[in-house]
Amino acid sequence: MSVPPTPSSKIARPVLYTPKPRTLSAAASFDDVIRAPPLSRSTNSSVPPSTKKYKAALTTEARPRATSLRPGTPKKTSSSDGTQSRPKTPTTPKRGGPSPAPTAVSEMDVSRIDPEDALVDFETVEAGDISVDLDDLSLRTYGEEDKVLVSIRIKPTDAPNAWGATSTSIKLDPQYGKAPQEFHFDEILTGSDNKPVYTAVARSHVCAAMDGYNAVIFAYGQTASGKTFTLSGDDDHPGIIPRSMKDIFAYIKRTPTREYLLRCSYLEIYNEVIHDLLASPAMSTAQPVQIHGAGPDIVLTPLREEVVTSLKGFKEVLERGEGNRRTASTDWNERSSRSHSVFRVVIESRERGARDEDGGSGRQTPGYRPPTPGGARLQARGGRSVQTSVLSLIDLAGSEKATSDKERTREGKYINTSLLTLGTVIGTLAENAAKGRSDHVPFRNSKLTRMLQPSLSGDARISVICTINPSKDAITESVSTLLFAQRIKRVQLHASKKEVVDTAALLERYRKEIEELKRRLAEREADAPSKSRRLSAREQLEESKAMRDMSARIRQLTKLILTSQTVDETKSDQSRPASPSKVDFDMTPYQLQQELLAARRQIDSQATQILSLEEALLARPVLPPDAPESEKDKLLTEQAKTIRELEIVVTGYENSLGEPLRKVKEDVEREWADKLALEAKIREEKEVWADELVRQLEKERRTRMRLEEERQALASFVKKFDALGLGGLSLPPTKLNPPLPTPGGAAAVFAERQRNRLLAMDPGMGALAEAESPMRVAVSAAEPSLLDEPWDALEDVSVEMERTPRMPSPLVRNKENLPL
Ligand SMILES: Nc1ncnc2c1ncn2[C@@H]1O[C@H](COP(=O)(O)OP(=O)(O)OP(=O)(O)O)[C@@H](O)[C@H]1O
Repeated sequence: MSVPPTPSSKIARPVLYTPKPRTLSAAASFDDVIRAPPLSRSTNSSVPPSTKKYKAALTTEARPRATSLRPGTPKKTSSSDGTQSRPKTPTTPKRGGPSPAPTAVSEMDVSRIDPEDALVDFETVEAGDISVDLDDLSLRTYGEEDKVLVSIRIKPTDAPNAWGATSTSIKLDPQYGKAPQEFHFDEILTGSDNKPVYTAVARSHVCAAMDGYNAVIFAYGQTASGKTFTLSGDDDHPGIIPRSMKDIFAYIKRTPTREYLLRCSYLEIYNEVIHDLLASPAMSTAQPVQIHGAGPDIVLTPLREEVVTSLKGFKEVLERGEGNRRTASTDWNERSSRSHSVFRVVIESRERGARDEDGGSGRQTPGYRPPTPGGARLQARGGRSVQTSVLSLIDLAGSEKATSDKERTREGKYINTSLLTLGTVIGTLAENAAKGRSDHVPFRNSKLTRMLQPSLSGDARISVICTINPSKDAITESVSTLLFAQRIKRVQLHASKKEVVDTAALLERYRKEIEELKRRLAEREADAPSKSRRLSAREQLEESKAMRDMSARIRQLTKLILTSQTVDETKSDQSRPASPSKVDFDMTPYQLQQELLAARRQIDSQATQILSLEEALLARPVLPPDAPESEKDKLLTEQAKTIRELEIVVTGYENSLGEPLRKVKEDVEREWADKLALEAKIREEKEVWADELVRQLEKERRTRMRLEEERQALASFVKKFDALGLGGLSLPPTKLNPPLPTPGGAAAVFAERQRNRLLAMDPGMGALAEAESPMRVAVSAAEPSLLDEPWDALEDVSVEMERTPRMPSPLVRNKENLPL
């Protein structure tokens, strides 16, 4: 099985790995493993250590090192009334500080071994490593759904249960308030048994991962609701992770046609920094894991990967990682996960058979091979492709309320923020899926979502288990969890298998097949004349059909070879035209004729194809809504570049034109500001004056109306008075008894009185008034009295009168020159 190392491999491989033959006796039975101490995490010193140890013998993965005692799962302290007492909050175990976890470097680090030596197949899987109940149903059902599998797990509680549930629905008991609605999910699970939980929510996804699909299983929920219990479990109830490992080996055992390379990594996201839980704490702190790449091609480096070949190997890796995890006692959970943890298994597989062809290990390039980050370690060979998939098992940190502890508060802030981002990302994905939109999804807002981007974008089969605490004190948190679960259910998936093909080997295989077919065809053609005499008409038809099929297959293979050559040549030299078709002159005329016909048909169909492609190209949107993330990222990068260029242009414009123009504008504005103010002031004054004018006119109109009424009353009175001939009476005037009109009428009396007043002021004025007054009064029949004239015919002098009250009124005099 082992191949002598070449000189180059000696240089490249610092630590030579020599696989040890494994015997059944050395294997750990599943019970041994399951009964082993829990996948314990760093805990506070108050937790009593477990005395249990693994009974399993060391496998190749188990390094010779001192096995430290692992603490067991602490039990909650309960008070006499059954309520959980809140233990004092200890500090988070510091990385690099004393840790019970072993930190020795594993020899199974994938960068140190030759993957060809660590292949697992149905022959090498040990009986104790497999689950017995992996059935055909689990193997078949995983591929049928393009939706996220969403399940709810209700933690058992002694307190009154606020929720009523069936196997697929859950509803808040009306006596505890009004929940938004009844929620429906794929599975609602209760109780403490982890086996049915695994079967319902995880098994099909583990099988999908083994068959080449990326698969993600994650637990989401409020703190202390049972996420870690569901994923890791405890001594008596092994969780999804240990059970998955058993199914992986069971799957391999059931698949004799393939061989597998299994490698795991384990990381945590703590306060938005990614730590490699398999590296030494010092190394992990000094060199946090970085996320590289975009869209579906995300690579995490530096991230240690360990190759495993047995269940014991998995357990060892898990144990080491768990030992480095950050947990702490909080107000709600004695051993709360303070980080999101991701356990990843990369599964590479290819068809078996390489050993036979290569006469041994199947190794093409023995020894160490520099790995492509994130790429396959196995080599495709002999035309067989390598399938690579990743199974990610994620234990999210629990969302939580504020706590009194400062350190916990800081952690809680990061935890809640990243969970919020996860919720937003899932909400947007669900909206996009529901409404056929392609809105921007903020994957980059947290490490967790960035890392999950390829999976959440639909690249993986996803199963989410949301854990809730059914107590009435946690209704708000439970509703929030259920709403999250409901959103993620709407996310659309379109996972597909990914394969790496060894093109050269494939072409070689095609060539061999063509040779073989040609040989058989030639034999049949040579026999044809003699055969046709012996065979019945029907047999002749069948014979001819078989020969046609052979020719068709030869054509198909030739086309495949030509296509791949064309692709290769195009790749190596973009400007070179495609290689012309090669004609094999060893062919019989019949075959050549067939080839010619096929070639014509191909040319016709290609012409049609070119036309339709050209049309599609013209009609194509800039970026289709279902474009892969890589395309979107590419477009974003291009647009960012364009924006940068535009910014440069804008800056140049700003410097050379924008600034001077702005200065001119400011000067002009300043100059015109005073003028504008003055104009505005004048306009304002005019408006005030106009208002005043309107007011005065109105006043004058009212005065004139009153005067007109008085005038008319006076005129009728005077007429009546004159008609009575009472003007001659001379009674002493009083207010009640006004002076009677003198001979000549009241007008004469009035003129007399006016004259007397002027004379009293200035003796000369009486004559002047009589001589120069412009007043004209008409009292004769031909010249009607002013009192008889219609008011409208008079000139409007009211404003003038108002403004210059001291000016003499424009009175009109009669013939006697008496003012009225
Ligand atoms: N279904 C269950 N049956 C029995 N015990 C359970 C169940 N779910 C949880 N528990 C117990 O409840 C406690 C808290 O569970 P766990 O640590 O799994 O919560 P968590 O959601 O992971 O919390 P955190 O987010 O704080 O890490 C543990 O002691 C666990 O054993």
